[in-house]
Amino acid sequence: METKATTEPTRKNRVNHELYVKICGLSTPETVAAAVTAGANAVGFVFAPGSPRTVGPDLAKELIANVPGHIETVGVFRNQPVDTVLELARRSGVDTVQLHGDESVADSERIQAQGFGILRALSINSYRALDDAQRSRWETGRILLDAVEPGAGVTFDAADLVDAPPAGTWILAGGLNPGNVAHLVATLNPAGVDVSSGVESSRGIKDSELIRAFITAARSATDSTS
Ligand SMILES: O=C(O)c1ccccc1N[C@@H]1O[C@H](COP(=O)(O)O)[C@@H](O)[C@H]1O
Repeated sequence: METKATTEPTRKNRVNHELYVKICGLSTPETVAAAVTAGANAVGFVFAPGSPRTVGPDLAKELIANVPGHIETVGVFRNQPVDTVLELARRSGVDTVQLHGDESVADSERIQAQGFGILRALSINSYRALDDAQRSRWETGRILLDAVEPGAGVTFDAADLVDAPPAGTWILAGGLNPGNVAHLVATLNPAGVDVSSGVESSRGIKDSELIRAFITAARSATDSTS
């Protein structure tokens, strides 16, 4: 499948459900406000170290203070000890923990037991390598399918997901942008989409116009009235 297509969906292939849209890697009040006012369902803050988007829990807490309660706030983690994840999640006040590394089901259950939602991110390669038992375990919750290198703005070949999509609620990520999201939503029919690089003017710098354009384009592929 050509994942970089820019074709607009026709009415016929619009998705008939409300699409969940998450804008990730936010670090300024202006871009959080842009995501909120443009209709994002979730905003994400990267706590994984080593990213140009990494924020501390105090900044995230300040940003979250201006996010309306109906919008999900998500902390993004990758291969950090569970105690660290819990401390950062508590201090920042996020609703949900997005796990991007090799965290186990037991890790995930421990975090959930402390009252946080879980968004299990899997690279498309890890997802394809799961055995049936592992796949059904993760698919009981929400999963996010991503390219191999998270946050790098790279797409992946998703052709096999057209006929064999994940069984449960799944979110598409990896190289999405205002030019390709509508086509990919119409083709793959995920429950939601998540973007970081595709709404940046340069690496790590979010752009409010691109955030608005992304949300408008993503929603153009859905038609909850039909
Ligand atoms: O954004 C990051 O820097 C990041 C770091 C570590 C783990 C995940 C990260 N981001 C996640 O990557 C995907 C897709 O990003 P992109 O749109 O391809 O840049 C998204 O789920 C982010 O939450």
